[in-house]
Amino acid sequence: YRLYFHPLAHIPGPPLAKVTYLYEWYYDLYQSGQFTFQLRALHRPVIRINPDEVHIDDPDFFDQVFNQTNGRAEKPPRVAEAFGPYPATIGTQSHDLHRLRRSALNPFFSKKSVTDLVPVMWRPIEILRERLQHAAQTGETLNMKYFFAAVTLDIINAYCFAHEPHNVRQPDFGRKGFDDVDSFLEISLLNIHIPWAMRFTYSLPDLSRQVEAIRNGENTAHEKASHRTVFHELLDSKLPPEELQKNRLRDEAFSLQFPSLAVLEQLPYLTAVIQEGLRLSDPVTHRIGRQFPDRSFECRGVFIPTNTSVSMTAMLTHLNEEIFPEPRIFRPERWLGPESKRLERYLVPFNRGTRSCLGMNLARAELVLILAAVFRQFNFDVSAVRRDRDIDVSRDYILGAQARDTPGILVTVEAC
Ligand code: HEM
Repeated sequence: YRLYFHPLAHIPGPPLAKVTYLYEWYYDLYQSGQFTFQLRALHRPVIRINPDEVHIDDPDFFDQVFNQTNGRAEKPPRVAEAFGPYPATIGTQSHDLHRLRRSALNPFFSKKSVTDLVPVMWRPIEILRERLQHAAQTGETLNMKYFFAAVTLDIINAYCFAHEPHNVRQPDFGRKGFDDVDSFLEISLLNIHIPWAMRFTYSLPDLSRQVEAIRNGENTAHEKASHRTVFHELLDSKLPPEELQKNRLRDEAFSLQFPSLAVLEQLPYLTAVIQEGLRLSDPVTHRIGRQFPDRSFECRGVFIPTNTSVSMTAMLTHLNEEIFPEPRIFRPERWLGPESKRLERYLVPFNRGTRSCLGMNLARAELVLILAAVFRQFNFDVSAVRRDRDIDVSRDYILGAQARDTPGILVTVEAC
């Protein structure tokens, strides 16, 4: 049936992939996060990658698929379920429920809210600068993997819970917590392929405690904070009671923890470095899928019926040789020439449309502020860093992972 009579039977693809998920499982589970790289090797613009899903590798189609005018945009159940049994906004399948949840969060992450947040962001960044000064004097080796993770986590914790900077003060930048997230990511593909396995492994007790401390009135830090805090305001909001349920808010908190502003944002070379960094580092390596109940598509002459699970992969667009010649080379100058406006259409690390990244303004502001604070005053000796092992993504665990034997990004520092 799947090969000859299924509504997607006319779409080309490896025969094994058309009839069974084993093809995808082999690359993702047996070969450990390699399916995305296999999609690149297959080099086909429209392809059926499992019995129920069509993948598109055509950079010009990105806007069309994730366009706001496509009507309802649902998250395919397989993907939504991977985010756990009490889904945060990111794991919400239904279009309408997603809209409700997203509209409660949007005001906290607008450009204006993020600009107001700059003083909060500066506090952990200042502590990092002091750490760099100290390392320049002592010759201490720093692990930049945890350095950057610490500052972004401290910023979001200040914003969500009015917490004081914590990780940037730890000698190892709170490494254990980030290694735990890495271990969680290693099993993320298992959660997509075998969602019921998630129910046995899933627990985020610390975040539950933090949300409940606000609800019970034990955490009143926001009264002293000079900025708004996300969870104090959400709990006071008009969201229906089921949306304020303990486990749902805990998961919302987990999804937010990931990693003068106006003047810095105008600096062309700094902006170009950030654009090129986002293109090459590709934090989200996994394909992003949608189902559109209200419309069908046609891509390169191939008809894709309504409600099909359609996915695209930003990394394949970012490594497309026709758009970004010599795509593996870090070349900020690409973003400075007359072509740069056209190229921006193809820079999609945060995705596009109604379900694109909520934290995009915050992430960009953090990148600008941290790079400006760190790289203007210090030189980094990166001779111990191996790009293929420590920087380049070689496994896709929804987020990109580096080689298994990477020690992180070990550098020494000297003041300029
Ligand atoms: C460089 C940093 C970041 C990148 C590349 C990134 C990328 C993405 C991408 C590609 C999506 C879309 C997923 C989809 O379409 O299904 C997404 C969603 C999301 N991101 Fe980010 N993100 C970054 C930083 C952040 C930060 C700092 C936050 C913290 C607030 C954040 C919060 C979210 C949330 C809550 C969603 C779900 C949005 C929704 O489903 O409506 N992200 N992110």
